[in-house]
Amino acid sequence: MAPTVFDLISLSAVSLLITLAIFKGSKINTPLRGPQSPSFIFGHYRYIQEQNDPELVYEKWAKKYGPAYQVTGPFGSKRIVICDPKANAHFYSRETNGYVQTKLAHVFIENLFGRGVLWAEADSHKRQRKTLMPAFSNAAIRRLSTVFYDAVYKMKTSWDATIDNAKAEYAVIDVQKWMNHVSLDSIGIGGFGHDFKALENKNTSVVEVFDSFDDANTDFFSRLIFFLGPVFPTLQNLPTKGNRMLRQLRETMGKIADELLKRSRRVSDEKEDSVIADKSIIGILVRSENAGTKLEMSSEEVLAQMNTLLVAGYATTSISLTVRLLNNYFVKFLIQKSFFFGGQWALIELSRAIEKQDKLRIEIAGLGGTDPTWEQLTSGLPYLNAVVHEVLRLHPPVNETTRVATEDDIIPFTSPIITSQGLPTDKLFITKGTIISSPIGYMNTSTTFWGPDAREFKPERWLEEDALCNLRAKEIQGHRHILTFSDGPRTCLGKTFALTEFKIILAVLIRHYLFELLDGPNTQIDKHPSILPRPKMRGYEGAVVPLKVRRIEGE
Ligand code: HEM
Repeated sequence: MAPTVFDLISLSAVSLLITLAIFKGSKINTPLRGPQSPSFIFGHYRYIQEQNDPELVYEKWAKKYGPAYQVTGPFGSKRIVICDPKANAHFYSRETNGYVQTKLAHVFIENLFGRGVLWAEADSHKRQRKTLMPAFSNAAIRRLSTVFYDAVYKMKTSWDATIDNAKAEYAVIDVQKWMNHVSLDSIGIGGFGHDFKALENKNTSVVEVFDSFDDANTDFFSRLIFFLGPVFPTLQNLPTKGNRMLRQLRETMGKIADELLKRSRRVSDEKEDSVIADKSIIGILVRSENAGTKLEMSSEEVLAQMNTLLVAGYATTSISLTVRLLNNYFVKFLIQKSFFFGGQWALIELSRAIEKQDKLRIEIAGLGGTDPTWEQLTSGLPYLNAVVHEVLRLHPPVNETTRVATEDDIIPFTSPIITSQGLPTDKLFITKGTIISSPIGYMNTSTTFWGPDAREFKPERWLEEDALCNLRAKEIQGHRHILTFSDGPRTCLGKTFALTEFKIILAVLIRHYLFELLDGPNTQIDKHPSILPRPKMRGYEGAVVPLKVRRIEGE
């Protein structure tokens, strides 16, 4: 006899009760399998850092141990990696309440940036986000698109002069440096109505500090001190290069934020320049500061948001500033240079695949020799959209989210997990205090979800909606089934800002220039050991990405 609905409900209820009785009663995590720790001191931390392609390691582990497994951190600490769409959706939906920044990460963010949105959890986070939200609305970003066009055309003027001076068909240009500077000027003007003039090679202190990160060929000890300094402030007195940079960065950020805040308040009070106040992110912040009751932010919070956005903005088209805990001891602060990170990866990928670069150029030329309008950027250029999403899928600047559980929880899974005792289960019992990691890079590039060509740069996959429907990737929640912008209550606030800037800069550059790798498609790209491992051309000093840049005839 076929089971009735009542039978099925009863069975599910009984199995849930058993699960609760087994795991909740005993107050232990579901015991999981996982790789042997290669070192008591470092756990898997160093091993993962040393891999050229950490995503492959996660893929190997997921294949061997299933969708949840345990890895070790320094001194025997543990964290659980969840590689299942349903489990990730559950995890992200409980961000800021059920799962929060670890204590060390929290202290680190507070000491470096203050009590802004990235620091806040639960109700305070909700309130700060609600206040910031209007500054990142589609309408607000649409108004900022002229800022991005101005920045990229300023860059174009310099590039044209460089090509003219080269007296050759092309010039060799370090696109990494230029992407940094275009990002800084964009966030400066779009965020605060402040022109850093990085594109004019003005060496303001903020440019110097950020540029110095790329030269920071610091040793392991120095980096360790750098990352732990904000948590154990006495370490910041040690005379390491990282510490000097950190001090300089904090002073510079504080001064700029202070100055900008004063200026914007003056502008706002006197209504001298409503454009700055209305358009820029700081304008919204100042308004919220003066707002009185409901959405009021303290001055301290306003400064903290500015610090956060400033770093993020330079560091990218934004702030993609995250903290990831590699276990209870190791906080790694990632100043994510998201846009330029994405921007330079876009140019590298398109230089490796000239036919895809041409395809993009043809689409842009179809606009009839003009730059894309807002409508075209948002829905009229499918291949541009596909290239941008493919770059963000393959090269997420933040490749992992790590949080600690604030209470006991049961994480549901789509695929079964086999516990270390050999028992199958589709739920993971988590006790308060457990560290959980969402491996963004793995979820974005695993063959399990994206098919056999998962690791190839193939923008076309975004044009074949039907093909995507047949893949498990469609189960992944998050912007277009990738976790690059995270998900849930802490999902990236600057996503539209970042996508708009990314598309504008790429569209203008591809319309006017042809990009090629110095030694053809097989040019080797290595990792540069900076704050974040970043691409660099093999054989060159530092994090440089020199490309051959040729002008497109008639443009
Ligand atoms: C390609 C570009 C970007 C990527 C990939 C990116 C990615 C992310 C990710 C993964 C997070 C979550 C961080 C965490 O959980 O620790 C985040 C948060 C955030 N991002 Fe971005 N981001 C980008 C650009 C931007 C830009 C341009 C802005 C602003 C101008 C921005 C503003 C923020 C803010 C304010 C948060 C904190 C949100 C919160 O805590 O509620 N991001 N971003």
